[in-house]
Amino acid sequence: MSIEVQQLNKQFQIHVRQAGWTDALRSLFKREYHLVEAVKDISFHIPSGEIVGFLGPNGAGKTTTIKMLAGLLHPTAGQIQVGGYVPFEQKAEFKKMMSLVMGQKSQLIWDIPPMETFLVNKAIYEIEERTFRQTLDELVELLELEPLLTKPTRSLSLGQRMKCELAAALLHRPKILFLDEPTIGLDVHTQEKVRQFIGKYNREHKTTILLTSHYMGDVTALCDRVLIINHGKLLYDGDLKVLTEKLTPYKLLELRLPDVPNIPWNTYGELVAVEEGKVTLRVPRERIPEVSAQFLQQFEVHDLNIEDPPMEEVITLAFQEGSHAS
Ligand SMILES: Nc1ncnc2c1ncn2[C@@H]1O[C@H](COP(=O)(O)OP(=O)(O)OP(=O)(O)O)[C@@H](O)[C@H]1O
Repeated sequence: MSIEVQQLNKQFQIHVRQAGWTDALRSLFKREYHLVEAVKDISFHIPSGEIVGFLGPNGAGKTTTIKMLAGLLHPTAGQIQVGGYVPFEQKAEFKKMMSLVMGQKSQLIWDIPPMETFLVNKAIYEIEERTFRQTLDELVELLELEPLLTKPTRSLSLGQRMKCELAAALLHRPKILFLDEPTIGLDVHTQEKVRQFIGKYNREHKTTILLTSHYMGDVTALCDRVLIINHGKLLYDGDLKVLTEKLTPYKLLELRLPDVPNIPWNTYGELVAVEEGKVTLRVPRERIPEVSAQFLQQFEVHDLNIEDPPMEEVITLAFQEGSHAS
C-alpha cells in the first residue's frame, strides 16, 4: 500500500487578537486574520513497505502533513492517496488499513487497563476473535506487555504506555503507519527497544511507515530515505547517505597515540581537538585513505577511528534556508 502526495498545501487562518481594549473592541466588528502557510506545495511518493523519515525543525509542517495523510485535516489544495484512498473522505476501509501514533497524544483510555482499550479497538475495527488473539499474542511478546495489560493506564510509565500505544495502533494490522515522535520523552533503553520493534514490524509485515522523530538515532537506524521539510516546503527527498556526503564532504578521523606530537596537523585536515592521547581531525572524504595510511606509517597509532559527522550536524545544515540539499 503506497502513499502518493501531489502539490499538497495547508493554510490556517488565525484571528489576530488586538492588545489594547479599544482595538480589541474594534476587532469584534472587523475581524483581522493572519494566514499561516503550514504546508506549501509538497509532493512525494512512498512505495509499499518502505519506511521513510520525515524531518524538520519545530513548526516546519510535519504534524500538519501527517494529519492530512491520516484524514484528520482537510488540505487547502493538492491531492493525497493513501493505499488508494482519499484520506479526508474518512471511509471505514481507509481507517481499517492505516494507523496513526502520536507520541504526545494518547489513544489509551486513562482510567482503565490497556487490555480494555484493546478490546474497544477490537469492536471498533471489527477484528475477528481468532485474529485478535493471534495479533495480541504477537504484540505482547514483541513488546513485552504481559505485566502491563491489566494495570490502569494512568499508573504506567511513559515508556510502558508508549509500548501499549503501539500495540493499540497495530491490533487491526494496518498496512500503513504514521508515527509522529513515537520515542519522545523515553529513556535511551526504551527508545532503542521501540526503535527495534518498529524495524522488525516493518520487515515482517511490509508495513509502509512514515516516521517523524527528533532523535536522529531513530532515523539513522530505521530509514534509508528521508524527506526534509522547512517552513512548509520540501527541501530534500532522497537517500540519507547521499545527503550526508553532499552536505558534509568530510569525515571525522580520531587518532589515539601514546604521545601527541607537536606537528602541523592542519596539513592533514581541519583540526577539531587535541586532547591527551587523542587528536580529532575533519578530513575531506577523498583524502581519508591517504591520510590514514600516512598516520599508520609515521606514528605509533593505538587506535584509528573514522566516522561520519554526527547526523545532527547534517540535519542542521539541511534545515538552513537556501541549503543546496534539494
Ligand atoms: N490548528 C492550527 N491553527 C493554526 N496554525 C497551526 C495549526 N496547526 C499548526 N499550525 C501552524 O502550522 C505550522 C506547522 O506546524 P506543525 O505542527 O505541522 O509543525 P511540526 O513540523 O510538526 O512541528 P513540531 O516539530 O514542533 O511538532 C506552525 O507554524 C504552526 O504554528
